[in-house]
Amino acid sequence: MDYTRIACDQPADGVARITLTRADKANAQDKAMLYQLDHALAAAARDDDVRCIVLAAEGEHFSSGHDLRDGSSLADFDPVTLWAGFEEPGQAGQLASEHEMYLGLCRRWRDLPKPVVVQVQGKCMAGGLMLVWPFDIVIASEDARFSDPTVAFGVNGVEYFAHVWELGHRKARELLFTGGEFTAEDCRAIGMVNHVVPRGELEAFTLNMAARIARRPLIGLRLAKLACNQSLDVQGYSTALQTAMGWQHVGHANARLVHGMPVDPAGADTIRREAKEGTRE
Ligand SMILES: C/C=C/C(=O)SCCNC(=O)CCNC(=O)[C@H](O)C(C)(C)COP(=O)(O)OP(=O)(O)OC[C@H]1O[C@@H](n2cnc3c(N)ncnc32)[C@H](O)[C@@H]1OP(=O)(O)O
Repeated sequence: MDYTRIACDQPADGVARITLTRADKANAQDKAMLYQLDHALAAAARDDDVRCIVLAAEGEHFSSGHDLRDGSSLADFDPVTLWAGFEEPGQAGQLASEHEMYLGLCRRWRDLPKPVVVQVQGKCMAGGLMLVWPFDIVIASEDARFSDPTVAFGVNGVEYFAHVWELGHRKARELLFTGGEFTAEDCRAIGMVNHVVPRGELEAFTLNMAARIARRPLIGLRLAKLACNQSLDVQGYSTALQTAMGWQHVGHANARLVHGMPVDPAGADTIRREAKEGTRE
């Protein structure tokens, strides 16, 4: 696969790094980016010399979420799930598409049999959280800002609805209801972020941790990751996310009925304005 949205390197022994390279679009995630990322993650998972993976992003912002101008067709990409019917009318096609490219990809990434460390700077908005929460360790720079403002679109939140698990239910409600931003330090204090470092130290700190992890035996890392994931699953993590995806599509279907499109069109302006103002009480 030719990579146009990501770059890959091996900055330390046993470490594969994947970097989002769409800084000119605030690393908005179009389908090309998602499937290139999936391809690179799968390659790193299969590479016997890799024991830890780093996900990074070039530019000012980690990711502004889904690309709101993506005109590409899912038919041009290889599905990772058995869902089909992406072009079906009504809500069916959109449900199939989003089950495939959001929930399906994120579940696959969460199950990667190697640790993934994510480094986050600047804005990490809505779909941006999809590139953080399925993974294992999060290092944020002091300027990182996390938000899910998508209630403005008339939906419950981003498709990978891990908010309650990641933030605790009170702070999850606050993030969703206000559409505001949580700082890196806010997120560290509630356990969503492992470490907060100055922007200039983000890359080195992340790499140092990844290299440290990569010196440990892969079988132990793999089993520890499985045990962590399954500890969440027995508490209902995966089922809760699946259920929330259903509510998300009630929101999309409602917007279709009310506005003739799958989201409230006023939402995009609200989100952009509030993000620039940095809304936070
Ligand atoms: C369930 C839904 C889930 C979702 O994820 S929906 C997406 C939610 N996210 C948004 O709505 C983000 C909207 N974008 C913004 O608020 C701002 O951007 C930022 C705060 C992220 C960055 O602001 P600044 O640093 O001033 O950059 P800039 O000039 O606004 O953006 C740079 C270029 O990036 C494009 N861009 C930014 N975000 C997106 C996006 N999400 N989808 C498509 N394009 C995006 C812009 O348009 C522009 O491009 P050009 O220079 O060609 O005008």
